[in-house]
Amino acid sequence: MIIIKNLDITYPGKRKVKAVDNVSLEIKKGEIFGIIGLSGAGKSSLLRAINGLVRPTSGEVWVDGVEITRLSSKELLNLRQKIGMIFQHFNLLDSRTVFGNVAFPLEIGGYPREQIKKRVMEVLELVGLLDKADSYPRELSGGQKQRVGIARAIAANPKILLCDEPTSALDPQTTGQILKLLAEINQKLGITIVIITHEMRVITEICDRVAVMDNGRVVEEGVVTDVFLNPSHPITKEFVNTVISKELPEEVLAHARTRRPDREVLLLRFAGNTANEPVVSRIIKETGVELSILYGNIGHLKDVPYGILAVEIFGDESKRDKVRQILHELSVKLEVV
Ligand SMILES: Nc1ncnc2c1ncn2[C@@H]1O[C@H](COP(=O)(O)OP(=O)(O)OP(=O)(O)O)[C@@H](O)[C@H]1O
Repeated sequence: MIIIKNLDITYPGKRKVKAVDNVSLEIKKGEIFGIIGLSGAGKSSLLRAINGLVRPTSGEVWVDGVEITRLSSKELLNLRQKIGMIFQHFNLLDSRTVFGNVAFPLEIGGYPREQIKKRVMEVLELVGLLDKADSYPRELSGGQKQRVGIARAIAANPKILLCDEPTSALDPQTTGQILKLLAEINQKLGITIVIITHEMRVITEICDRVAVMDNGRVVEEGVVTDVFLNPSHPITKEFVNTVISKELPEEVLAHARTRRPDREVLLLRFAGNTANEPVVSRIIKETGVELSILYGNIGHLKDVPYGILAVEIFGDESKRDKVRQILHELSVKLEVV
């Protein structure tokens, strides 16, 4: 659906900035593709190259079989009918009602009046805002404004929806609702969605695949769980840590430092289905060690459980060896703290 080949974007000026540095990506039809990175990583520049809002310095961008960097301005305008976009700060027209905002791209596209009315009502229903058709943006909450933004972006039946930090200005609860709406739109309408963000939650809750950007480059890319369960680049590791810290609290570390010959503190790392296994009860039953849980932090990456558990086990050396063996069988990664 979208193919990006060896893309470079350098902004001219006294101090040239290479915002995108040799990026190649392939985004498949119907998927939700996330691009995550810190501020300044080059995400917006890359996203805007997909609808021609930013012209690359070199490289190619193919959308639905068309190489867009070669299109004339007029051809680009036509292409943008196929590509909707939503923004962090919604970018609504204050002087127009909700209806007027959503109708805007259809008016520009030259649709007949009756068809515009029908379509606007359809998409307002889809985003749950039928009752706000006559309200003005200033009368809406942030979440409602973003719903209008989404309705406007999908009004002309685009094949692709580009999302520029769509939840950064929203509270956590509203973020969840907007992400759910985007996932619904992707499912119901089959629209390919590309989202840029610095929030892990956006990626783990709705994206199928992810690219991690740092300093203009894509440093890791793949299926969300593959990338985040086995992060290799420091930036990716940092993002994973924002969901589930791999660090143990100081009091647990201090406790582990007070060594005794008959016990040890183990740090178990869970990823995937092992987190659902009755690990602790199996250890106690099969080895006869006494076990106390010192700390636990289990979360989810997409729907895969992931996390750490610090336990203290009391028992002789042979029993503790048996514990290690069981954990090995269950593919639980282990560290002695
Ligand atoms: N129009 C421009 N002119 C000059 N430099 C720019 C322009 N737009 C972006 N840059 C620079 O390019 C680099 C990448 O910016 P970009 O906005 O693409 O990154 P980002 O990851 O989206 O960051 P943010 O979330 O802060 O917008 C930054 O150093 C930025 O200052």
